[in-house]
Amino acid sequence: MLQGKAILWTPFSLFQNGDRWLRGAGSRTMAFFMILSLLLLVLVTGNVLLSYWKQKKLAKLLPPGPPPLPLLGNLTCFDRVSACKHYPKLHQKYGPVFTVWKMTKPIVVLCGYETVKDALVNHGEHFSERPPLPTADINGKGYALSSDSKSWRQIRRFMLSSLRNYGMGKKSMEDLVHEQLQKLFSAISEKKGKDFRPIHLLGFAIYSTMSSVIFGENLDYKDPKLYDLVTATRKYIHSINLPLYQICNAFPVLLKVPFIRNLVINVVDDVHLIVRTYADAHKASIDITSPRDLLDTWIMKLKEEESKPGAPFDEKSIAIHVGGLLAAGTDTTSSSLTFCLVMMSHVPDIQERVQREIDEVVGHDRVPGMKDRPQLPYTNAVIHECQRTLDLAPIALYHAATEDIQFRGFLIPKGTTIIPFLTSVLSDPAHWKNPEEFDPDNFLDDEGQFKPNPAFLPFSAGPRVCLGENLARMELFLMFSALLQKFAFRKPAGAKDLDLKYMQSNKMAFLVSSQLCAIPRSAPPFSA
Ligand code: HEM
Repeated sequence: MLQGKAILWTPFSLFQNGDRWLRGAGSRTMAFFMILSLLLLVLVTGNVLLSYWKQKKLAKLLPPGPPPLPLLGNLTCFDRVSACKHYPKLHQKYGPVFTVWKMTKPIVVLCGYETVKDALVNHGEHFSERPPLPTADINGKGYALSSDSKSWRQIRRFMLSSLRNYGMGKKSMEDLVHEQLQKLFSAISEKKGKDFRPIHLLGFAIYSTMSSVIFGENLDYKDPKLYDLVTATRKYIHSINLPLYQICNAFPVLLKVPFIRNLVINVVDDVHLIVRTYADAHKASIDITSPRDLLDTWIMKLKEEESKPGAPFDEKSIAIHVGGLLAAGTDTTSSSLTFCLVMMSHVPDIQERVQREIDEVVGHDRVPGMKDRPQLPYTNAVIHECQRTLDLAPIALYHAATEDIQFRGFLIPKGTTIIPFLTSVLSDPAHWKNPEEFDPDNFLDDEGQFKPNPAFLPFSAGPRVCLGENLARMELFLMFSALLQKFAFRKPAGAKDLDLKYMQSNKMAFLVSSQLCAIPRSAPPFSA
């Protein structure tokens, strides 16, 4: 009798003889689906409970932090915009090492110069991994320089040496930036003192520089190839923030659905296709005794390594890593340069002081070169202060622990995602006189000489420090000083005063919408 009662309400009861429902093929199919649904429900609930249990267990070991919602985590704590909003308060409440949860995955956030330096430099090896990114791993190779630590190191070393040897003795990186400047001067002059959006022209200049370095092609601003390169690379850069990508990275199982998989692949495919097309043309015309650009050095490396089993250099890796270099090295620098000029338009006194220094040291007959930098301490301090104020990469790129590590009294398990909160370093009150204000004195000593500050880490630090730091700093110095030598930058008539707090929480919108008016400076208006 007891058994009979149970039979009434369990799906298995549907198989019982004598039940009229169960006669016929239709009811058998229905029973099958009901069992399947029940199994799925058990599986999902089991998984959910297991994740919850793991989350609770792990939370006891990890640094403190805001209590996560079961399974959902701290919903607004891991992307760039919410990080800037919430982390300063969490830093105050929980101290310089705290944990936030992206669903059931913990993310350890590091704040302040001492902590970030301790992790990325003193414990650099333990924090040098990158967490997996399923949308990028879809093609089997991850994103640029994401690979496991051995191949990442090999690729990074190789990329650094190819960038350093750029031009192989023919044309230096500095010559190349000077070449770009001529195009930029004419493009700005064509604006004839009318307001324009600097992000576009400066973007063309930086993309064209990268195209020369990587593909050996100095593209004209009106060349459709430059337009395609910019569009494809930006599509690639922004893909990471697309809801589709976020959802697929949280639930990688979705990438098994062919339709979704294709959507994800299509976004990065354009930039990979451009790289592959250039690579094919390079292969047909390469002279191994005289490499022309970074792509030639990749192709030569590929040939050299193809017989070595497990070497990270193969056909696929060219598109991924070179595409990644384009993404990492273009909008970062052009946004920084845009901010430098827009900032100058809001602080005319500082702009004039920079121009006076350039006029005195360089004059007007030649553009400034790298050799002038030590004699231009104020200009150098202003560029540094612009980068500090802009704080372009507030949470850098995600790091991950390479092994279980004891850090500042907490156990951080292998694989845990780590965020170095660079904003807290660039505004650490222990290291900056006026962290909230734009003040070039942050980089000047009492004699007005340039004074480096160890907490200046817009490029991060340690083994994963920005690979293009030297190139970016060179581009910023050469372009900023030459542009200020040639033009005076004014904000458009009626433009509001710059609100740094607003700018910091709406960086991209601010940079894209900012306008400038450039007035040619034919002769130095200040006497030396
Ligand atoms: C002002 C311009 C730039 C800024 C502010 C910047 C900032 C950064 C930051 C914060 C990181 C993350 C470091 C970390 O994970 O701790 C990074 C990584 C990287 N950057 Fe830059 N970057 C700039 C320009 C460039 C340029 C010009 C290139 C290439 C020529 C480049 C290539 C890379 C690469 C390849 C990585 C990944 C390094 C690795 O994982 O080993 N960046 N950058």
